[in-house]
Amino acid sequence: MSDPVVRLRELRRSFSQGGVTIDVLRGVNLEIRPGEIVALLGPSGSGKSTMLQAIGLLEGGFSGLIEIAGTDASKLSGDDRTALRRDHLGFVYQFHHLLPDFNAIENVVLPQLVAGTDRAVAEARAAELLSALGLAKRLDHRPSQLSGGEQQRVAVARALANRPEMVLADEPTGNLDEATADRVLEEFLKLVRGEGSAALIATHNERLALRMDRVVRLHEGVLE
Ligand SMILES: Nc1ncnc2c1ncn2[C@@H]1O[C@H](COP(=O)(O)OP(=O)(O)OP(=O)(O)O)[C@@H](O)[C@H]1O
Repeated sequence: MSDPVVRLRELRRSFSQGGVTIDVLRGVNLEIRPGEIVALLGPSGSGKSTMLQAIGLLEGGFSGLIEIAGTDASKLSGDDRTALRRDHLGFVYQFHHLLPDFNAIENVVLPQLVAGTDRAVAEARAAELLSALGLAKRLDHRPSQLSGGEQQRVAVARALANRPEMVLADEPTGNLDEATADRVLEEFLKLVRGEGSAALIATHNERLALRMDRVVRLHEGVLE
């Protein structure tokens, strides 16, 4: 078996609020294999976003092991963490966070330029991804000229642009109506599978979770 893309061992995180400490993650263990698509379920406030932030190396304050593509992130400096994130991870959020002044294709090209990809190669890759998501005729549209589902598709293309081994998605279809959410998730999963990326997708939707390879649940700070 190949090495996991993500390995968590005894991941812990507490927050202090008004003098009270809450232990949100109380020893989370998880391994995700290359290409595996995992649904992360759990009630509101159970710590799904906190867990994704840990794996995404976006926040500090965690204890335990966070290993990305075989590298122990806790041993890295800030710059090296940024490089590890950029080289291996892609992100999709509930709200797309697209750059409002750039059109669809530029939103997918820019992260590739940041990663050092040649512009012509980046443009071809962006056009291919957006076309696979049905947006071939929307390449020059700015986010404000796109529907909510189309905006989220651009965000999916952006997350995959640098060929991440792992996509982290936090309620990626949570702000869409049910029919659109189903369609966007379907396309997202198809594209992720086609690319061979792994994914960890936090969702409240049990029905959509059943379309993934494995379901894990956060309950009282641990995965079950
Ligand atoms: N920066 C913070 N400071 C204090 N408390 C926090 C912070 N971030 C998260 N929390 C608390 O940690 C708990 C878990 O939050 P988190 O957002 O991870 O849950 P979630 O499962 O993603 O919820 P939802 O499904 O509603 O998005 C909540 O009680 C929240 O209030």
